[in-house]
Amino acid sequence: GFVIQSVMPSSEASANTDPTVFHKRYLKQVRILGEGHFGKVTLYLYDPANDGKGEQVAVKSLKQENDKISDGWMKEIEILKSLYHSNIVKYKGCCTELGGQVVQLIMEYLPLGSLKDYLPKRNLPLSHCLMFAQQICQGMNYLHSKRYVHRDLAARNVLVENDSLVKIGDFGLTKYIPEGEIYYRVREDGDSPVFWYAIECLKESKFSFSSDVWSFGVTLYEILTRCDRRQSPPDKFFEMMKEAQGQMTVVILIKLLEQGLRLPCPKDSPHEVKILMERCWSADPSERPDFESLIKKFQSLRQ
Ligand SMILES: C=Cc1cc(F)c(CN2CC[C@](CC#N)(n3cc(C(N)=O)c(NC(=O)OC)n3)[C@H](F)C2)cc1O
Repeated sequence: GFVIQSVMPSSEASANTDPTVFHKRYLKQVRILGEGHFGKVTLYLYDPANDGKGEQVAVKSLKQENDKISDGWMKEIEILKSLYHSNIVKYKGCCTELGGQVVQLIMEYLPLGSLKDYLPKRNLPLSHCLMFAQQICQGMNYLHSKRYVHRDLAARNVLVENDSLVKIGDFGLTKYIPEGEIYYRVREDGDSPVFWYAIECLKESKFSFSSDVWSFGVTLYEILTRCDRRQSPPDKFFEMMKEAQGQMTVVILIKLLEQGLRLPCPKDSPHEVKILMERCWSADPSERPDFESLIKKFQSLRQ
């Protein structure tokens, strides 16, 4: 009798069924969404049918390869791939080139952009802002539950899905904190977001779950000022520093933070919110709330 060989699907066939495999030839560039130190995020149309009705995706790629970055780069892809939460941007897949030497990260595209793009255009009431703040805490609480420190929480990295849903959208500086450890020490790179950094990050480059809470406090300040550029953290600190001395340096920023200087809570904010924000900026990291307790606080404030 005949022996029927089972026909193995070709790699092409299996790739087609794997929705996380994106082929370079079907990615059509639309426009650049953002530039970072090491790379950029670009809007593409993924259009395998070539009928212009494909799916819009956000693609993160590195400017140039070198092994230090590409090691961290593969870590960032693995981190996003492992996160499943309604307040965290969705991983969609990867696009590989040159036999896997170049990998691009494919994410869902949120056309409303970040809170920095969105809030100034809408005059949202305080209750709406507190709902967004609570959702950021929910995403961050989930991230911390997996022992990741974000290290770059800011309004520019929070995306708007719709009028009632925001998501943490970028994990470019996220690091894993091993069990039993508290801090992640880094060699600082060029453009660190110093006005979102806790004192211990500025002084000793010590990043922790508590330093993310400090950055959340600055993000809450941004939300309450509706991301008004004239009141942005850099501009506000420069304004407050002008009285103090001429040029601004990290050393002067540290001095002023150690003397208790903090961003001013917008005047129309409830006293409870002012207290919460200032606790996020406690000089002692152990006095800062965790995201679990911040979620509960916002729930009670929004009743
Ligand atoms: C290589 C490193 C690197 C490169 C970068 F460009 C940035 C900065 N970049 C982050 C991603 C960004 C903001 C967020 N969150 N964004 C994502 C979407 C989306 N998924 O839809 C989106 N949408 C949008 O703008 O719609 C109108 N913006 C925006 F691109 C800035 C950070 C980096 O670490």
